[in-house]
Parts: sequence; structure tokens; C-alpha cells
Amino acid sequence: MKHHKIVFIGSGNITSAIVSGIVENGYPSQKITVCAPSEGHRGVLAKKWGVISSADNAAAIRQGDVIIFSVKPQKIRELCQDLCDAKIDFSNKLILSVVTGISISRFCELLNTKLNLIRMMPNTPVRVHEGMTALFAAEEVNEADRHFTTELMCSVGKVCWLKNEADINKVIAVSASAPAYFFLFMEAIEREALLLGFSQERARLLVQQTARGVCALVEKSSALSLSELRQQVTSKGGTTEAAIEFFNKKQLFTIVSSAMKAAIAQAEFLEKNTF
Ligand SMILES: NC(=O)C1=CN([C@@H]2O[C@H](COP(=O)(O)OP(=O)(O)OC[C@H]3O[C@@H](n4cnc5c(N)ncnc54)[C@H](O)[C@@H]3O)[C@@H](O)[C@H]2O)C=CC1
Ligand SMILES: O=C(O)[C@@H]1CCC=N1
Repeated sequence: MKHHKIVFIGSGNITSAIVSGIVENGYPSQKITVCAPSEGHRGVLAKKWGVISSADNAAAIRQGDVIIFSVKPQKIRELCQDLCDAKIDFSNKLILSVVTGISISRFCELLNTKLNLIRMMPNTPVRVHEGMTALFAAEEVNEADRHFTTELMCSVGKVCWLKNEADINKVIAVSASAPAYFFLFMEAIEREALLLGFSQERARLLVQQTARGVCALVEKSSALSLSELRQQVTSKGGTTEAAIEFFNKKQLFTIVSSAMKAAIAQAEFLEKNTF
């Protein structure tokens, strides 16, 4: 992989996960700058991974080849206004954005220029090189930039390219927000294990190792559907059946469907109402 100078604008959760993942996998830390107004997270990243840290977005962007926007959507307008005031030339840079709810056309409008922009929707497991990242590029983005972005994110997990920008909002519901759904489910099982009298350490082990085993089994069993794997655990008249029947009675599928629709609706709301 080419080692371009990468500048992250925003040093929060997802930047931290990507930076940790790519540096651990050999991306040279001195080719990475992390920006944020306050020392906090960027200081931690600089100390832990040896990346460069800066409070000056404009100066960092000027010397960067690849700029990754990684701030909350609510911050983007003010940020772009500052960058417009600084009269930055974006023409020879690859712009990557993980920002939810900001379309390519909106970004160009806010920065008042055409951008060589790829939207990325990663998830926090990039931290352990097991991320899932969806990508969408504007038509004019060249093959070399698409290739660099694919390689960068493949170094911390799997990548898929989307044909429609609108699918970014769907991917948020399916894979970007989804780690939180799995954590929530694990939390619920862990909490009940504690109430059943297991120690914190034992409860965590039981939940964690089960989740790990489930993922490994799913990966090894590509010929079986998820439903078939579930049925292999569920004996007629047995314990699992009793639990699954309860989930079904409470309409777990409807709950999950409504939750995912809520995530998509929020992405669409942010698209329309961030400004
Ligand atoms: N956390 C996640 O799992 C994922 C987040 N995203 C998206 O990534 C973006 C960032 O999310 P998080 O990292 O979770 O948020 P966060 O709140 O943890 O981090 C935001 C960062 O932006 C910085 N910031 C705020 N204003 C700034 C400015 N003017 N200039 C430079 N930096 C500034 C903050 O100091 C902070 O470091 C959001 O748009 C989110 O939707 C996308 C995929 C997954
Ligand atoms: O909750 C959020 O808005 C971001 C987008 C995907 C994961 N976290």
C-alpha cells in the first residue's frame, strides 16, 4: 500500500479505532496526523501510537494527501466554514468522510468546491482488524484513490463498495451501528448471569466466549443458513425452544426491524436537518 500523508479531522471513537488498527498493521505513524480542538483524545492517540497531533485543521490539511473527516454531523457546517475562510485548495487531495448524514453534494456545497470524495461507513471492530466498511465514491474519483481506500480499510477488516449513495444510510443500520446492538444483547445476557449469581468475571467469560464461538461457527458454516444454525441448538421440547418461543412471542424480529428503521430514519433526519 502507498503510504500517503493521512490527516484525520476529529479524534474521537471511530478515528481512534481506525488509527489504532492501521498503525498496528504497519501504517507509518509519522504519516498520520490527528486533529481536534482540544488535547484530550488526540493527545492519547499521539502518546499511544506516535501519530502527529494538531489543533490546527487548516495547517494539517494543507500538508496532507488524504483527509478523513470524522466529526459529528452537527459540527460539519462550522468546520467547513472555517476551512472555506482558510481558503484551502482541496483539488489534489483525496477526501474520505465517515460523517453520517452528509452527502457528497452537500459536502461540496459546504466547502464551495468540487471534491474528490469517498464516503466510508466503518464500524468500531476496525480496532481489532475485524471491521466492516462500506464505501461509496463519486463517479469522478479515480481508480488509484479507490484502490488506496480499499487497501487502507482492508488492512483493518472487510470492505464492500456500494453502487448508490442512499445505501450508506442502510449500511449504518446494518453494520455501522450494529456493534452496539450486539453489545446490548451481550449486556442483557451478562446482566442476567450476574442476577443468577455468577461473578462479574465468570459472567463476562460465559458471554464473551459464546459470542466468539458463534461468530466462528457462522463463518465456518457458510453452507448453513443462520436459521439452520439456530435450529441445531434448539431441541424439540428443550430449553432453547422455551427461550426462543419467548423471543418470538415478544416479536424480536419486529423489534429489530423497527430499531433498524429508526437508525435509518435518524440518518435521513440528520441529512435534512443538520443545518
Ligand atoms: N463511532 C462509530 O462507531 C462510528 C461513527 N461514525 C461517524 O463518525 C463521525 C465521528 O463519530 P465518533 O468518532 O463516534 O464521534 P466522537 O464524538 O467520538 O468524535 C468526534 C471528534 O470530532 C472532534 N471535533 C469536533 N469539532 C471539531 C472541529 N471543528 N475540528 C476538528 N475536530 C473536531 C471532537 O473533538 C472529537 O474528537 C460521526 O459523524 C459518526 O456518525 C461512522 C461510523 C461508525
Ligand atoms: O451513532 C452514530 O451516529 C454513529 C454512526 C454509526 C455508528 N455510530
